[in-house]
Formats: sequence, structure tokens, C-alpha cells
Amino acid sequence: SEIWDVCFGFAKSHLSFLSTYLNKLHSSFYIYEYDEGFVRNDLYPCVKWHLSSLSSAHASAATLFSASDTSKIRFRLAEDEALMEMFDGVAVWWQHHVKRRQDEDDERYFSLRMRASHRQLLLGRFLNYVRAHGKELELQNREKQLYTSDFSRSIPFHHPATFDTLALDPVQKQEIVDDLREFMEGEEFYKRAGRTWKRGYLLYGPPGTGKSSMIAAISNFTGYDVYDLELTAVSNNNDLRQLLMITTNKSIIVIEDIDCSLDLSDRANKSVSQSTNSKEDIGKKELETSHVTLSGLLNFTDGLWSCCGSERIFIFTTNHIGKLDPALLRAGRMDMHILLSYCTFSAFKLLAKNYLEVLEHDLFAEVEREMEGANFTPAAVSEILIQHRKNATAALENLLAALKSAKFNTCS
Ligand SMILES: Nc1ncnc2c1ncn2[C@@H]1O[C@H](COP(=O)(O)OP(=O)(O)OP(=O)(O)O)[C@@H](O)[C@H]1O
Repeated sequence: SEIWDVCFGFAKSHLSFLSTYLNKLHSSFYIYEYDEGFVRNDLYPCVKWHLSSLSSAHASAATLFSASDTSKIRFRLAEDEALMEMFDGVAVWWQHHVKRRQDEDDERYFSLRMRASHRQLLLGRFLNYVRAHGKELELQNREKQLYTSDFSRSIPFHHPATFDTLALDPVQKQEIVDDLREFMEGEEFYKRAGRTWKRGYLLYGPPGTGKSSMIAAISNFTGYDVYDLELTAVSNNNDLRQLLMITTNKSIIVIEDIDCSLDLSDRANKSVSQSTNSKEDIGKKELETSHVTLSGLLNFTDGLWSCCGSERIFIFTTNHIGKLDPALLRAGRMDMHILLSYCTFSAFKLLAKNYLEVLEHDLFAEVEREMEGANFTPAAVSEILIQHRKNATAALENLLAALKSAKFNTCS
């Protein structure tokens, strides 16, 4: 048995020497989903998409899934599964790792292994290729997501509103579309000007004028995910910063009804009336448990931390612009203030086209006259049109009656 032990020890030391030697011949790289455990790594989704295109052909184990809204079946490299890829005649090996952790989300990463002698030749060029390829696939395939409150969960976002369905003044609509396009194509500009690649929109106007629909239209236009931030559920400025860090690039961060969500003046606001249940009062009541301050919010959008990602759009909405602190309205804070107001005749024509498939009608001239000064929201107009969508004349007659009665009530 002594001889056996000697032989075994000898083989073991040689095997370990061999494995160290082989390891030295190879270089390994790791691409974690989160860097340092909390900053999202942009390369990770690129690799995931890139590998999904290879998994279908080369992986011996892949997971398959199909989202409810699409007929496409997609592939993912299965856990612990490896595959080899050839790039410029040189082999590289990928592997997908998942580490289970107690009471925490799983840790996911990819390893990339190649011969050490190919490292210089491959690394920059290959990873640039993987990134570009992954991004392209992601844009073609990914669904926009809607993240709610603490951003830890998301659902596919399929809101049907687009700039074609939004009833807005055509000039105003064009301005917004041009601004978004310029922003999306502005990477070079923002770099040259030394500015963070982000844009802020303040949507204001009465309820039912299309603020939420506009957010959906912006998401559909840009293809960005939407993070719907419920400020009253965030306990302090520090948590707000943490949330900012988990948002992805190419995202829209929305705070609706900002005037109801926090004490915008940074002054203690404890005198909350208990007698009514209006949206504002509910917001103020919840505020008592939140320690997010106006300066915390401004830091979130403008401060040093706001540059930890890029290509992000901040959207705040309010029904009462007059209640906002001037610090929020100052030039450079929200880049564009967009007023969404009562229905105009041109906005009505778009609704008539979309709801009734009518471009012209004998009653249009009267609708135009009655709409003037009636303070009717697009939501109220669309409600009537949808009720009578099978009969355009009935829809317009009902609309006219409602407009006249609204005017009468305003005058009396
Ligand atoms: N400008 C608009 N163009 C087309 N549809 C509109 C427009 N405004 C409102 N609507 C219709 O009215 C409904 C309600 O509108 P929306 O929720 O976007 O308004 P809002 O301004 O966000 O209201 P609130 O301030 O109460 O949240 C929408 O689902 C949409 O069908």
C-alpha cells in the first residue's frame, strides 16, 4: 500500500502541475450581471443575446421560451452549459454560470476562455463584435419592460399609445418627436459637450389630457424600458440613489403626479387634512412615511449619481404646475416643459379618424365652433366617441350635446 500511496502522490502532483500548466496556456474572463454586486453590467445582456443566437445551433443544452405576445421561440444558453465559438478562425469557449445564494438573488455570469496566445489578438475586437451583435439582437427582439415601485420586478410593456394615436397639436407633436430623435442620436454631442446623456421632460396639464399616454408613446417611439417610480414608497434619499443605480441604460424613469408624491419645498408638511380623500391628500399622508426630499430628488436627476448610466429620460408629470418648487422648473432641470391641454379641433380630428374612421363630416364645422372654450379633455372626447363608434353621426351629435352642456355649465 505504501507503493500505491507513493504512486498516487506522484500522479496527483503531476496532474496538478499539468492543470496549472494548461491553465497558464489559457486566459479566462468573467462577465457578471452586476459589477461589485449592484451596478448593472451593460456587457452582460449583450453577451446573453449574442449567445442566444449561437445556442440554437451549437449548444448541447439550451432553455427555450416564448413570450405571450410573440410567435418567436427564443434560446438561452442553459445553466452551466458551455459552447465553443469560432472567431476569425480562432476558438473561444463560453460558459453560463449561476450561483445560488440564500436570501438573495442568484448570481449570474458568463466566463469566456481562450488560448493565452490569442488574447491580444482577440480581446478588443472580439468583445466589440459581441457587444455590437448583442445590442442589435436585443433591439430586434427584446420587449420593453415596465418596472414598478422598487424596480425589482417587471412585466412586458405593451401599451398601444403611439405618437400616431396621441391627439395633440401637430406642431407640438413634431417638436417632441424631433427632440426625442435628436436625443437618441446625440451620443457624440453629449460626449463633446461634457454632459450626461439624459433628458428631462415635465408633462403638465389637467387630468385626462394624455400625460400617461404620452409616456407610453415615448416608450414605444424610443424602445426604452419604463421605470415607474412611486416616490411615496421610497423611504429616503439613499434608497432613491440605490434605485437609480439599478435602472438600465435606455430607460425612462417616470414620477407621476410629482406634486402629490413628496414635499417639494423640502419644508416639513405635516398639516394634512383628514377630511377629504383627494389624490393630493392621499399623497401627502403617505409622505409622512417617506424621507425623500426635493434636494434628494434633484440629486437623483442631476447630481453626480445621475451619470452612472446613460441614455436615460426622466419624466415628471403634474396636474398643478403652479405647486412645483421653482428649483424643479429652473432652466437646465427639466429640458422641456410640455403642456397637455384641453382638446383642440385638430386633436379632435385625429380622434375622429382613429375612433370613427371619419376624416370629414357635415357636423365637423359645428364641433369646431363648440369646442372653442369648452375645456373638454381628449379623455372626455374619446369616451363619447368610443361609446358610439359604430355610428359616426350619433357619436358627433352626442359630442356636440356634451360640448354645449359643458359650455352652458361654465357660463351659468
Ligand atoms: N391627448 C390624447 N390623445 C389620445 N387619447 C387621449 C389623450 N388624452 C387622453 N386620452 C385618452 O384618455 C385616457 C386617459 O388619458 P391619460 O391617462 O393619458 O391622461 P392623463 O393626463 O395621464 O390623466 P391623469 O392626470 O388623470 O393621470 C387614455 O387612455 C386615452 O384613451
